[in-house]
Amino acid sequence: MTKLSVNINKIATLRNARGGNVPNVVEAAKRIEEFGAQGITVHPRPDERHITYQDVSDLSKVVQTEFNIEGNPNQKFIDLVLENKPTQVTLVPDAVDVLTSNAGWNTQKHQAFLSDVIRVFKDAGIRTSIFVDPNSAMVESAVKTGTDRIELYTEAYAVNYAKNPRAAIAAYADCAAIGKKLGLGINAGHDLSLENIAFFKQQMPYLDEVSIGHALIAEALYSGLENVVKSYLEKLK
Ligand SMILES: CC(=O)[C@@H](O)[C@H](O)COP(=O)(O)O
Ligand SMILES: NCC(=O)COP(=O)(O)O
Repeated sequence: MTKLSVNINKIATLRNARGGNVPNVVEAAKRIEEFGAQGITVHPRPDERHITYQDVSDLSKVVQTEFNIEGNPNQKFIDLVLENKPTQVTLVPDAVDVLTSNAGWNTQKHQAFLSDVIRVFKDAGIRTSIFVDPNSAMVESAVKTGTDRIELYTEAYAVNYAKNPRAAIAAYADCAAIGKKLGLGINAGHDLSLENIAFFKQQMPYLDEVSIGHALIAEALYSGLENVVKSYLEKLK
């Protein structure tokens, strides 16, 4: 079975547009869990443009399923994760000013650094995952860091799926098989959507978890609009 971890960054983006607490990310996380999702993902960024450090603390007290915190492991992030003890930490090599995550780790170049950070988290009982491009050499070196899992960065799959789904999935299926053989758990995420997720799942030989946010929250708006517009019209009769 592949677990669905819902990334709620975009709910915080909407909240932050007005200040205040609408929509409430804690309430949203509770409902997402009630609806059956097996995890909640957040990616607090240094500028706190969506999920804040306070959100992470609030969520860590209420999330009943798997809580996954993503981010670039600077000291502030490491402290945040250790204080909140999520089920999983996903290490992502984002520059401070990126619009969104745009690359996986070079697990050869940063092997010593990743090994040190992973040891700190594993000593605290937190499962680790490293965000990597679908590149077999990067997967093979990821194992040497001691990480429990990798998260395959799926933007390239999402972009190429429309043109040629089989070509788009090939490197991901290969990397999942290599990672599994080497003892890694396999996660995936970024730009997965209702349009491309079924083929991804069918074609991946192993897939422990997907984390999905941007498309899922947009799709939730489309799915919910009919109900809400009708509710307003009813009140305005
Ligand atoms: C790690 C990753 O793949 C990202 O998709 C991320 O978690 C999304 O971050 P933003 O919501 O800031 O774009
Ligand atoms: N790790 C990927 C994630 O959490 C969600 O990415 P996206 O669906 O917002 O692109």
